[in-house]
Amino acid sequence: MIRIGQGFDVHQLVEGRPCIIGGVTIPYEKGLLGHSDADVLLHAISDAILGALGLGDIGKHFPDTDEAFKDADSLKLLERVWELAKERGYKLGNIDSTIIAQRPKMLPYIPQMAEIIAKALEADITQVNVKATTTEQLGFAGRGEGIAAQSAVLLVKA
Ligand SMILES: Nc1ccn([C@@H]2O[C@H](COP(=O)(O)O)[C@@H](O)[C@H]2O)c(=O)n1
Ligand SMILES: C[C@@]1(CO)OP(=O)(O)OP(=O)(O)OC[C@H]1O
Repeated sequence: MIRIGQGFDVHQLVEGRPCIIGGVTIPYEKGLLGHSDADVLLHAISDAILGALGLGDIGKHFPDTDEAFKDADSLKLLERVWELAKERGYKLGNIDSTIIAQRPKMLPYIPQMAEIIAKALEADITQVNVKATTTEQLGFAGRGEGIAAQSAVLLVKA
């Protein structure tokens, strides 16, 4: 059995916050605003996995009204989502994601992101692809007001 899921998330870029994307803290003048650490890529991946499982989204599992998730480490949330997949007998087929950001430049950090994601999903690095694109200065991402991420995931049950 195979199941497909997709996820999309956006967080605002503001001063005074760390810029954590794909579990990597990227040196940048601004960071992502959220109830958690606002790791937009890990949120999109978590949503894609939950979607494949037919289990809703991260807001349902980890409400932003719950103090327990204030400044939460999104890698820990992804690990909890992955437990739900494992409990149901799924392994990762592959995952493909895109970060949509005018700046900062993601390319130097992508290998480390892929390594972190593969480890959390108990998969090989070859099963995880992360890409980045600008929006050619168009829209909220292009103006540097926020960063978006989207992800597609395939889960496989033997
Ligand atoms: N924040 C970003 C955006 C893009 N990249 C890399 O640059 C390439 C060209 O981007 P375009 O939007 O002009 O297509 C893209 O393919 C990425 O490799 C990046 O590292 N960080
Ligand atoms: C992760 C959670 C929970 O801390 O909060 P945020 O960091 O605000 O992220 P978002 O993608 O808006 O929604 C999921 C949330 O419930």
